[in-house]
Amino acid sequence: MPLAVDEVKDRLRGVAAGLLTPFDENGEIEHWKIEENAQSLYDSGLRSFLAAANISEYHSLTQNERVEVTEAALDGLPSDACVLAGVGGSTASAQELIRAYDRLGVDAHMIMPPDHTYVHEQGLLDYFDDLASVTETPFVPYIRAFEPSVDFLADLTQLENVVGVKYAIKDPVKLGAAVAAGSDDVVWVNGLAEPYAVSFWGEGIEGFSAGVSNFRPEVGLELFDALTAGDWERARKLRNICLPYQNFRDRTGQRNTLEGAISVPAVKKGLELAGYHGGNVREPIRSLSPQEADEAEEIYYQLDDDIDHLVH
Ligand SMILES: N[C@@H](CC=O)C(=O)O
Repeated sequence: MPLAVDEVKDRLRGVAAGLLTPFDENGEIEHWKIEENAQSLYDSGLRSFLAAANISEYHSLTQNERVEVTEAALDGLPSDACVLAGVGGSTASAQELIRAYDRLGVDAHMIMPPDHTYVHEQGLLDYFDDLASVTETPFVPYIRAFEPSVDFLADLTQLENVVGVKYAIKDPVKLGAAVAAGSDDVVWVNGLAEPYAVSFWGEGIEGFSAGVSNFRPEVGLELFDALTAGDWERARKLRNICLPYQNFRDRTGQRNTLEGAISVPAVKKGLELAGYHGGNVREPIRSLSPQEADEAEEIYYQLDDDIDHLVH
């Protein structure tokens, strides 16, 4: 039974882990690993989970695979966990995915950023309306990789199904303006993970999606507690220990100029080092090179030490 709207909002006021998709050496999905990762992350205290999300390699999954990875996440989690599933593409495909997720019993749909070359803000609002016409399940639109206006963001918060906005634009001023202009009834979630947790909090963010906390959840949970308590000094210290690994994720990798190219395999490496399942990636992402894997390990063990000093 999906969570009620108020419960979904409550879970958004926390740390949301992305459930990565572990692929075997042939690129096949190992569903049991998603289930086990979800169980272990829940046991560590996390209560919000993003299935078939950006970081789950949403764009490399077929429509059926999106449904199957979401089902694996739900299978691994008790009913008080909040599972948000990624939805995107054409109106018809997105509606089909929403219906399939609803049959599984997801708690909310995370509407992926538009992947069109040309987008009209009013057209995007129409798109959300059309998607809402096939479901009563709450929506959390994911705002990333495009630069919408404050007016658009405010209008978005007025849509009936929208209970939260996942904001992943590196612009805290726009965030503050949008929070002030939008409905008081939605929960703003930081989609840029720990590095932005402190600055975005000051602008009205109430929860954040995990970066390092995808594989070391204790650091995100402590950071969330520090933010909630207004203990800015501790929050900054916790944020700071996440930065080396997060900065590593931002890198281009070898023979490539696009930033963040190693982000997903870096998180998968972190999962493995922390005792969770990582697995391979699918194209167009590439695995870490042996040197990058060594570097990830070095940065991870520094993080591990920092967590020992600060958290335990
Ligand atoms: N926080 C995630 C993205 C959103 O889910 C990340 O760090 O990549």
